[in-house]
Amino acid sequence: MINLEKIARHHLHHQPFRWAQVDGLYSPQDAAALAETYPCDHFKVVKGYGGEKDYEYEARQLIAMTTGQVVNPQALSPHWMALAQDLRSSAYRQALSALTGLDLSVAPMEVNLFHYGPGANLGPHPDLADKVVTHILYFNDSWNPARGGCLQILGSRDPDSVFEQIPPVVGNSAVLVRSDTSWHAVSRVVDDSPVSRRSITVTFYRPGSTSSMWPEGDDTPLHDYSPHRQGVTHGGADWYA
Ligand SMILES: O=C(O)CCC(=O)C(=O)O
Ligand SMILES: [Fe+2]
Repeated sequence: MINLEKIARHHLHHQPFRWAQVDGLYSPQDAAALAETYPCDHFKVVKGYGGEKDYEYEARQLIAMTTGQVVNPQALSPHWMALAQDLRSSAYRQALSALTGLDLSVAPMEVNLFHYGPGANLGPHPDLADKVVTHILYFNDSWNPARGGCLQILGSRDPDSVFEQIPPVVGNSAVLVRSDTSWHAVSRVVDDSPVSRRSITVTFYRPGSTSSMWPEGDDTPLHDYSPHRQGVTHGGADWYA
């Protein structure tokens, strides 16, 4: 499903921190099927205000950090199952290791899916210190950057220090190597956006880390994603940074 060769051979930028934009990850047929069957099951609202970051979006587990297994596979299309199996493979870890120069072969990892509805955003943050590398993959069949919802590579914590903008279009992806200066943000999705901004994040952690997004014993009820849903069920608070 994923063109791993393309990831492994891609150039890594070193300014303003270590990152890459890798596009063309799938064949046109696979890209269309992934966009068409993007999951809408088993989501929770994650919402927060103030502090270092603002955020508001809906999240679903795809691969659990504790077990390494695909979560709720019965609800996934064959294309999404194939993508999940690729992400669980050692070949995928090898490709990202080649790109970043970091050994990710045994790093704890989790994969989560996100819908960013109208008004959703993510303020400037460098990512929590227990993260090593994040690979963010996008799934909108088309996207007008004027509608917000772009990943912004920032030169500093200043939201105006935009170095590069990455639109959330299927096949496109971003690799971020976490450091104290790996500042990035997601611009606010416009209020009248007719579609959600769709992404997954693959996160590799330092040894011994736990998932702050899906803490042990979290019993937040899950629901199907609806673009018109008001945030009634709020998940954990300060799990990212
Ligand atoms: O969705 C994106 O483009 C970025 C997400 C992100 O920065 C994060 O989840 O920490
Ligand atoms: Fe982040």
